[in-house]
Amino acid sequence: MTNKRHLTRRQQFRIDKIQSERSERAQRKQAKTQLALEGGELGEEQSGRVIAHFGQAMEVEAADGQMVRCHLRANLPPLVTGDKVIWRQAASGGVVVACQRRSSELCRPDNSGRLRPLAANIDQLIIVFAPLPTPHANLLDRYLVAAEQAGIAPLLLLNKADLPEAGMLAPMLSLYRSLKFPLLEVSARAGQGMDALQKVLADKASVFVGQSGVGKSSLVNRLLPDAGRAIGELSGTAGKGTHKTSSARLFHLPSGGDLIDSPGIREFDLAHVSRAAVEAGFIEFRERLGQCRFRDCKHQTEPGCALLAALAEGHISEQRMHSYRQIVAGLRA
Ligand SMILES: Nc1nc2c(ncn2[C@@H]2O[C@H](COP(=O)(O)OP(=O)(O)OP(=O)(O)O)[C@@H](O)[C@H]2O)c(=O)[nH]1
Ligand SMILES: [Zn+2]
Repeated sequence: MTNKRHLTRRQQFRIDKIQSERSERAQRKQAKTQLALEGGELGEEQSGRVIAHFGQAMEVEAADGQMVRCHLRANLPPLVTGDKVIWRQAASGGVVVACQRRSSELCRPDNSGRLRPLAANIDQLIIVFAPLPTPHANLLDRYLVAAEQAGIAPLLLLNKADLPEAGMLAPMLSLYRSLKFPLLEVSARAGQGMDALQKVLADKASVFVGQSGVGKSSLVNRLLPDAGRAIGELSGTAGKGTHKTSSARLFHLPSGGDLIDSPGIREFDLAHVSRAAVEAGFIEFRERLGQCRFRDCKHQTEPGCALLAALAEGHISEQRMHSYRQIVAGLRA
């Protein structure tokens, strides 16, 4: 028995030794590869912003405006467009050595349902809608909840104000105005209201979201006449060009401010959220939450419900209550 245990211990010792040698060899190899990648010597630490990314490689804009193709130091988590980073010059390109805390993130679940960030440090979510295709108030409310959840200020943007059907949206506009959401009316086609839009975009990083066909591309093209050219340049620097369409890119607007844009971001939708987050996203509910008779009130038919009382008194609109119920009914949790 004793013998056997001794043997086992000795065997274990040998196994441990082999494993530790293997792991040391792997670490040395990784350090060597990293050093080779970085070209040995690294320059001073500098601040920068991720303008676009392609897996482990990214385009970083340095403080002086120069664009540097960087790769990510091995121990860092993946970065996204909009990230504020510290990078160092290497023999060829640069190395991102640290990432600053994000002030906000737009996330979307991946195929396995895990939330993945699409872009970071966004100040403003511009929710575009139009008279045609007919807007679904429910969709606007979903975006407003998503903005609230991400801690990003929303701006409602009615495009195609040139269409005669725009008049029919007056009740909807007045509802959102009464809730104190900022709202602008523009026409990308007629160029109407573009000055006011440029003003709210200045000094901020914004993202356009909204239903297909509302005119997001038209708006972006008007604000950024040479965006197509910039995207062309991006695929050139990406080398392989395989990631060029999926990754978001940060554009500097000639009129001031930044726009983070990609087809994926434009179709951004409400990710997995809790009922509490949805409730918090309906700003007119806020002061009434916690005032229902039952703590777990679902605000459906319960007696003593503060939201139902506010609905009856006209302080909460039927349409918003309907939206709320639809959103909550669609939650997976
Ligand atoms: N009348 C009018 N039509 C517009 C305006 N802006 C865009 N459109 C038209 O609306 C249609 C859709 O515009 P897009 O810019 O492709 O819309 P989008 O939101 O980018 O659509 P997706 O790419 O499908 O997400 C096009 O036929 C545009 O010409 C506008 O201000 N007024
Ligand atoms: Zn209630």
